[in-house]
Amino acid sequence: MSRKKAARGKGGGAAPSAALPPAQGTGRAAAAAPRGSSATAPELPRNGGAAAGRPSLSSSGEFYDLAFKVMLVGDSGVGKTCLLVRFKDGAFLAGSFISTVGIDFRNKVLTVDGVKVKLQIWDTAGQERFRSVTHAYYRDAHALLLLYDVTNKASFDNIQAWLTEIHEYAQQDVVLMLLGNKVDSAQDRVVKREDGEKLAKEYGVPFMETSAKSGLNVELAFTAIAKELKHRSMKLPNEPKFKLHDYVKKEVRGSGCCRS
Ligand SMILES: Nc1nc2c(ncn2[C@@H]2O[C@H](COP(=O)(O)OP(=O)(O)OP(=O)(O)O)[C@@H](O)[C@H]2O)c(=O)[nH]1
Repeated sequence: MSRKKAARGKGGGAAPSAALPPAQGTGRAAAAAPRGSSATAPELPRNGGAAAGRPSLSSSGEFYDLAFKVMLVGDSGVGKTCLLVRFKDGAFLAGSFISTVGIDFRNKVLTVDGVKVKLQIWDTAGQERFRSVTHAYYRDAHALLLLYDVTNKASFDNIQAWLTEIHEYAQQDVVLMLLGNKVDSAQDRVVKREDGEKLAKEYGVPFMETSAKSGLNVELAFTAIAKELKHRSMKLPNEPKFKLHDYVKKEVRGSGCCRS
């Protein structure tokens, strides 16, 4: 994504829906609509396509066995776009902050236990005014990464409201993970690790701290989600049960210090 936002499907091989006007789903804005407000992509089956039994070809030319939709949600500025760019391109978007307009997605294929898993990752706008746009996308999500910023207490306090929203709009079986981002900013930290852990425990959600800037635990978080989704959809009889809660314990601990 260019210094970001609203470049819908850029790098993600967005497949425009035939029902949409030509400007939509192509990375360009329709004249009358806010950029990125209605990105479209192929619908993915609830089981990730496990029943198909043969690989599919992604728009970037990579074969994959399973495909899942993952959404990044959380307050504006917590680092959703940066986390996606770090995971997809291994880079960090430094510089002035430009808020996402609407919604955008990018694809990445991971190999999980020998199975090619395509994650179609949706980056949503955290700003309140785009909520009605993003609500429409929850329904098809297989997994949600819910972010707060460890240097912004309000973003942590709002997690409860996000969970209520998720409960209302997402499927009951959605895989959910809580991420405390920007852990590299040790001197500015105002949300203690223990507070994140406590909240996650309260809601029975796996938890990690990440840094899109340094890359800390970013790959691990997405891999954990991919493993969980793959495991759920394939349910191989002799495969040991994958436990997402245990897997996140592989997390590398960042700074635990606090400004306040
Ligand atoms: N230090 C540090 N800064 C970060 C990190 N992740 C993001 N940022 C910065 O935080 C600001 C917001 O990041 P974004 O990724 O644009 O936030 P967002 O959640 O996508 O925001 P919206 O699009 O408004 O919902 C930018 O200035 C980033 O450079 C991180 O891990 N560490």
